[in-house]
Amino acid sequence: MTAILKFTNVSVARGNRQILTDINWTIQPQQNWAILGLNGAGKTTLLKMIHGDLWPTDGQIEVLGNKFGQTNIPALQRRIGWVSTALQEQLHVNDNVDKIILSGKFSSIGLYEKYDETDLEAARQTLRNLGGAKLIGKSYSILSQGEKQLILIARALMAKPELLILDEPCNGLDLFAREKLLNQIQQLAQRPDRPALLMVSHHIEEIMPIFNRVLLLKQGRIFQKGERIDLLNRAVLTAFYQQKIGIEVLESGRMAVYPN
Ligand SMILES: Nc1ncnc2c1ncn2[C@@H]1O[C@H](COP(=O)(O)OP(=O)(O)OP(=O)(O)O)[C@@H](O)[C@H]1O
Repeated sequence: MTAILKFTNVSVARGNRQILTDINWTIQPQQNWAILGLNGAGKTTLLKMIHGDLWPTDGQIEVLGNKFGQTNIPALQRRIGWVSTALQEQLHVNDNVDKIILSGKFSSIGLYEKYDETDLEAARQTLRNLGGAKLIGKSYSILSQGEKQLILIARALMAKPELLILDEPCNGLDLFAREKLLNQIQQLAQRPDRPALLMVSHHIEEIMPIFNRVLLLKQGRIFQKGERIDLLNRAVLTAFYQQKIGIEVLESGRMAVYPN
């Protein structure tokens, strides 16, 4: 089976600054990855490369079977969903959510393409499938942060992506909104037509068991990568953060983590 993503000896430098060094990483189908790293570790740079927005200084990148340098990047980008709070600022916020979700089908910010009622109904159904039926027809501008994130996920799903990047999806959410969104992501991960998920988070407690692989990024290098169970433990995280970490495994399989 074709790998979702393959990085071979990938490095990025800007001026004399080495941002990422020697990244070797493969995402296989059926894997969902979480990336953890402190501020400035290089997570955003890594995501931008996956999306073809940024080119490596060294190494090879292959995404969804396409080798960078031999592929049409805009066509590839249509196969990758991207959810981030940065995207929220680019949307036409006075549109209603049905239209914003539909714009994802065309990988555009506004609705410039022709669409009809069937298209709009498909957008609404995508939102219903995510548990957001009560948001249908509302203006995006009045939604809470958690509701906006759900709309962005629905929007990304409209293009039926094979890879969905969730860049700090719980950013700015209160405890309850966060749990609701995580639950919706969990349900998405259990659907047969689901995309591979790649989530960046600063919070280990957000890494649900559906994220069966973890990449620990530190100062532009992979500190460790592999099975969630092998990495999210006291010994590895204490070495990663260079700070004593206490961990409690919750019934859900998620973890509560605190400095110890
Ligand atoms: N174009 C650039 N020129 C020089 N330095 C850059 C450039 N882009 C990023 N950097 C630096 O590279 C490092 C990694 O940045 P990046 O945004 O990838 O980190 P991050 O892990 O996403 O951080 P955060 O969690 O704070 O968002 C940072 O120190 C940043 O200042």
